[in-house]
Amino acid sequence: YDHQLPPGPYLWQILRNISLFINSPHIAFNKLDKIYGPLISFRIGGQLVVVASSQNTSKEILKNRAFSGRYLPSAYYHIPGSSHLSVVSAKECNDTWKSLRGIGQACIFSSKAIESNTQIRKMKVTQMMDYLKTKQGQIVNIENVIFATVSNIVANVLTSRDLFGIDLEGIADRKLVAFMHQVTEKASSPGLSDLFPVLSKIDFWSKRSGMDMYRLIKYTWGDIIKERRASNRHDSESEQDFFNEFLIAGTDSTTITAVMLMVKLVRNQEILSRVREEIANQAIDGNAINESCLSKCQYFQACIKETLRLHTPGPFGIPHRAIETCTLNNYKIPKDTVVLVNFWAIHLDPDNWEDPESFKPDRFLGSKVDFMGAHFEFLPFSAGQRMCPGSNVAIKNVQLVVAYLVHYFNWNFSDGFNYDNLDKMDKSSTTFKKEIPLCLVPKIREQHMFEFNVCKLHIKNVIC
Ligand code: HEM
Repeated sequence: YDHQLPPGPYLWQILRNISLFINSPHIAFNKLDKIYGPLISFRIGGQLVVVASSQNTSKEILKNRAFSGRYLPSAYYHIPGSSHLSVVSAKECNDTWKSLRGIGQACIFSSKAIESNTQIRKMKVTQMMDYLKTKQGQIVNIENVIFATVSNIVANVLTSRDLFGIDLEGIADRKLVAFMHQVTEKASSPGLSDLFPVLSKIDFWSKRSGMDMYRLIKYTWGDIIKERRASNRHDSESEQDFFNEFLIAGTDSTTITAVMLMVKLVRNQEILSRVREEIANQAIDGNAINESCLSKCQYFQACIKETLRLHTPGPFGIPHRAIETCTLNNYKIPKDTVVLVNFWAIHLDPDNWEDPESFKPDRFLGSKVDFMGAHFEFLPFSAGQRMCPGSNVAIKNVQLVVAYLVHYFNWNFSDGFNYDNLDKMDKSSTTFKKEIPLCLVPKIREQHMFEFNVCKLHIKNVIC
């Protein structure tokens, strides 16, 4: 079909700029779009890849069932159980995938499940506040605190237990974080058979890598899974094995969003004051904040959306695959083509957004554009059948954690901290990470001194 494929670079053109493709593929592909247009194709070894980078092409892809397959490096499929116990890696949207998503919907993603987990979020945010209260005037790696808090929220929803200490300082905590990153890293590194599918039988590297991941997962989650099986709290085997998948899919991306929002707020006092004022106006008696009052904070919601637009945690989401040969914009796309959508480029496209590089939450005020997959110029959670099922959970967590951080504390940079590159993002496997961690010095805001100091327990009641 080659003459019917979308245009694109030769392999040598990619190799010439290989470091850009490895370190910042979203930027590299965006440069190619300027030459070849919003739909490009190229081959790496024997694997055909198509990349879309406009609102219209992404719509054609994400709404088409033919592109709803999943592509992950073959190492992932060598993990025992990955073919029938995983939502993320399911190669097609078949009955097993549907029933796994259904279980996820019932225990964590639906509005009812989110509502029933309100107490867990409240408890974990209270613990975060208790910890920060003891750290006044000291440098805190706020990224670690947010990561531990959102991980523990998801972990408690699924297993009724914490995974991390609040500051990630313990040796076991650091090991666990390293394991989680190792698994994501391995799950996104292509092996021989990914580049040359005919060599799958002799791709021992992918097999070994799959088994390594399996051992890592068993080592990391083994006790937790055993505990859950023993407790019989959840009786389905697949439900139990969802745990690590949801945790890996949900915690990094939620943390990055909350941290980037904090970066935007602490660096922009005007926006921060507006957010604080709005939260205080909605708060009960000007003090107590809860989720229902936060959902009325339109400007704060707009700040979250603007953060997701500018700092989409997954610039390409998770790769899709053509499950059959089909037509796309008059091109013929063969079965098993890897299909990527460059969400990052779409979010910065001047045809979609005025002054796209600037952080301007007001652009979302009075606008109908949201992240539920109906507006193809804004796709932080993607759209269509494979759209992220965790969007509402993620938003609830980001909103709650950041609201408490800014409502109760002032945040200063430590002396000598170089924050010029603070919103610089680094590419790490499937999600962006910040290049330097966000370290800040908390100080309880004067208007809340009383709640914290005079009555130690009062803060627990304030978080209602
Ligand atoms: C700000 C936070 C988050 C962002 C930006 C995000 C974004 C995404 C994106 C772009 C995809 C790929 C969609 C596609 O293939 O078209 C995805 C998939 C997925 N996400 Fe999220 N996500 C977030 C949080 C979460 C959370 C909190 C959970 C679970 C607790 C979660 C669970 C999943 C799962 C299970 C999938 C795979 C869906 C499937 O293949 O059918 N995500 N997410």
